[in-house]
Amino acid sequence: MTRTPVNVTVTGAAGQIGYALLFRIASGQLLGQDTPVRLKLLEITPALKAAEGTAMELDDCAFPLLSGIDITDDPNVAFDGANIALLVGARPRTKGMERGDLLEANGGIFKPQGEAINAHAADDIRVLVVGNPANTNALIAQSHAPDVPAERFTAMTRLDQNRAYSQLAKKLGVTVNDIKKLAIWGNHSATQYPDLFHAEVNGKNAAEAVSDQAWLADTFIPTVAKRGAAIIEARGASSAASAANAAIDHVYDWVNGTAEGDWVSAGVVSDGSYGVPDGIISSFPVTSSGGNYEIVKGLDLDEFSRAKIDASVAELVEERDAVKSLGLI
Ligand SMILES: NC(=O)C1=CN([C@@H]2O[C@H](COP(=O)(O)OP(=O)(O)OC[C@H]3O[C@@H](n4cnc5c(N)ncnc54)[C@H](O)[C@@H]3O)[C@@H](O)[C@H]2O)C=CC1
Ligand SMILES: O=C([O-])CC(=O)C(=O)O
Repeated sequence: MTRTPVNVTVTGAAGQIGYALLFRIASGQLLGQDTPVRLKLLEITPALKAAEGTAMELDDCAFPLLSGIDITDDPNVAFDGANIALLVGARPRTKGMERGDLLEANGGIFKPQGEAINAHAADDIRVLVVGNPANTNALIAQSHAPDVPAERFTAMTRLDQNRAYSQLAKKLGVTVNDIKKLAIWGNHSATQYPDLFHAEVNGKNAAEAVSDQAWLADTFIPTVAKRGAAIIEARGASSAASAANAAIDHVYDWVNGTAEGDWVSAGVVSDGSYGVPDGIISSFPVTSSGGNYEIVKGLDLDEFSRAKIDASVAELVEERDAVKSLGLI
């Protein structure tokens, strides 16, 4: 192996997504089979021992592409020289916690991480925020990293996209390989908008192929948007392997580019496209080439799509205003 290892920082490394994610990164699925990686694991102090246990298992896999593992509870060490950062660790909502409390608790995590990224990460740093509320946590981190181009901070809506692919494939009796351009708009929350009007099934418009507006509005959209809650209900824990899988998809496509004639979903900093306020981190249909995600421009939005996107963006604006009033951005 002649290439210099890519430094991949993972926060929340001892959590359930971390456990599903790290082995796939180390096996080469994040960046490709010709790219060695060095893992840098960040955890809170009480979870360091568990992270060490995971690192022992990583050693025991003898992955040819894994060039080393560092474990720390100091963000300044974890992000030192980071080329890719997966911000998974976050404060979950617990009983009696108000929305403001949750945003404040996460501000306490994502503000110092943004600052540490700003001070110590490599010049080509690319950040994916998975920890919820993902879009707003990404905004907090980004706003504390003024020296990093804003577009290097993204939030994960790829799991929502993948969920939408499966639901549509089942409905039409096709496979996910037959579907293209099915993207999520807005927030990674129950207000998100999975868009069938611009999606294609075997080259035909997906909404027309479905030809059932009631299913689209009353079954498809809520099933995708509330899938996270349905998994928690069924499994007794939130999505972990599928979330890790989506994080792999997001970063792989960011670095290696999206397929010609297709697009994917990612929460990216808005440039004002489609009336989404500048600076908000919202999901859009995006393409990637040369290591940059770019918003797909010029799509026509009918009244139904417009209203759905506006509702989700309004929620993002509310979250932004809340963290602003808490002094977190
Ligand atoms: N965007 C998306 O599509 C999805 C997002 N999520 C979110 O991902 C996050 C992680 O989920 P799980 O792994 O299941 O949770 P988990 O609770 O199993 O693990 C979280 C880990 O983060 C660590 N952590 C907490 N604060 C930290 C800090 N300041 N620095 C470093 N590590 C810290 C904890 O010690 C814990 O080990 C949650 O916020 C969850 O809601 C989950 C599924 C999908
Ligand atoms: O709903 C949750 O708590 C976890 C999540 O973000 C998802 O599964 O989409």
